Amino acid sequence: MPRSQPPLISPSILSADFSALGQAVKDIDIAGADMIHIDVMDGHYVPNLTIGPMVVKALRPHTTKPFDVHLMISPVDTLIPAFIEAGADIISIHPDSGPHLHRSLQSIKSAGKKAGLVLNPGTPVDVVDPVIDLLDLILVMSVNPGFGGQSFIESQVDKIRRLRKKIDATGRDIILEVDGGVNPKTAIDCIEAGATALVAGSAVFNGSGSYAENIAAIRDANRSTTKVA
Ligand SMILES: O=C(CO)[C@@H](O)[C@H](O)COP(=O)(O)O
Ligand SMILES: [Fe+2]
Repeated sequence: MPRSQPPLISPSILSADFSALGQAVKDIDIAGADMIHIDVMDGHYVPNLTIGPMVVKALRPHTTKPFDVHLMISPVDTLIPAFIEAGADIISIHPDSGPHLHRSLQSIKSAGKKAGLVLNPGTPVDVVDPVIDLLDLILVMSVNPGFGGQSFIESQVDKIRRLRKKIDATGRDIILEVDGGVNPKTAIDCIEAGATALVAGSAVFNGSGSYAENIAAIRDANRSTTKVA
């Protein structure tokens, strides 16, 4: 069942022009982004190296939209405070990126920030159970983490559905976000399965329309009007 509210759209700046990231953040803000997705990779947890807290801090004055920071770094604990200090609003971590998941999430919450847990395509849904009371967001990876521009892994749609049920059972408004290969076509299944936020890098920055049109096409994706050919 599609939900009554449209999903939040969180463009990933991994697909932006890295020589002009500040301008990219301003542009997607004006184009209607609800959040700014920042992919932090360490060349260790994932085979790619991107940006650190200094860049996040430099981008902070360019928008008032929430920074949705996806940490693909291990060990994660020692760097969480630096991203909080840099201006992150939501910090999402992978369950296998540190020795004590509950403690890591507590450190985010105790700083007054929103905490997210990321499930890779190979991560079972039950990983959320022992920590769901600490979660403001659950992020379903619909590609293996590390790179933008990969193809959406369809088997993750069932995982979104199963997480939707778990979230509904809590009675809390936990954001259910999907990340990887999201475009106006794949967004339809995500929305129908119960996603409430969608990350999109390539589809926003390299899509056929303006940033505003590309964001709107994902947000408004539905089976009757979106071209799926
Ligand atoms: O976390 C990641 C990749 O590890 C993502 O946030 C990607 O950056 C999304 O890019 P597209 O798949 O939308 O191009
Ligand atoms: Fe991401």
